[in-house]
Amino acid sequence: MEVLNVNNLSKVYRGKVPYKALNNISFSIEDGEFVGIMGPSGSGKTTLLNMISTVDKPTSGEITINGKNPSKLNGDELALFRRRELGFVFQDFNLIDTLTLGENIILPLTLDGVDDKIQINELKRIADILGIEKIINKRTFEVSGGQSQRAAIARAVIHKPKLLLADEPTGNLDSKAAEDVMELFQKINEEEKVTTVMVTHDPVSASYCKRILFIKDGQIYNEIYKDGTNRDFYEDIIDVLAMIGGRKL
Ligand SMILES: Nc1ncnc2c1ncn2[C@@H]1O[C@H](COP(=O)(O)OP(=O)(O)OP(=O)(O)O)[C@@H](O)[C@H]1O
Repeated sequence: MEVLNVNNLSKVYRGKVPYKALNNISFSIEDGEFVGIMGPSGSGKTTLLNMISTVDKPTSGEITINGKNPSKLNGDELALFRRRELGFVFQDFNLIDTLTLGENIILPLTLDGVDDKIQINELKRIADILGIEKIINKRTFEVSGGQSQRAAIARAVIHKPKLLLADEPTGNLDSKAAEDVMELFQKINEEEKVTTVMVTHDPVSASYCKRILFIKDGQIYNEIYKDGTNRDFYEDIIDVLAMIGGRKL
């Protein structure tokens, strides 16, 4: 089944000089996929993620998530849709410093009025899966970046979203912490079957995905599927990045 469909999507930023950041992009993502989005700086990756995450609206074309077109929902419906069907992981974790990690993790359930006992059970379940039982009573300043990102992943998936969206989730981590975090994304994808779309500049992080879409100048430049080890996929990714060129990758 298709979880995400992007059909002829274009985005023009209005300004003194209008800028077409996305130019007729089409692709779809099936249930259970783990897709990376890569491309040179300024190629339109964040713009695409903002359209998918319903933060911003397309200029033309359509996006459907789980069969629904978010741009047809009104404000309240959209808020519910985002809270129930989507999960977000950001580069800078976006955790609330005054809450414990556990309180941060259950926030989506608290906001949704879920019964306290269920919240506690779900927190135990997800903390166990992600191996963060020992830190759920700590606050952000007491843990490392990698541990914060683990908690942010737990928060993003505790409500079992249809689609998990991640924007440079390893961008603020050293390479060891980045690999640990990517192993968790892989685990969540494989064991919890969470469909995941991740924007990244980092070819090592990208090698954990099953498919990579490469974007250049607002258009799909290429796509590759993993058909071997992460190491083999890493080599394939490097090859495409070398062909794309462009500014900073
Ligand atoms: N709000 C905006 N108004 C005008 N132009 C914008 C706006 N947001 C982005 N752009 C332009 O659209 C293009 C695509 O930007 P976008 O942020 O999607 O690229 P990106 O691939 O995510 O880049 P990076 O890897 O550097 O984050 C860029 O040329 C950018 O300058």
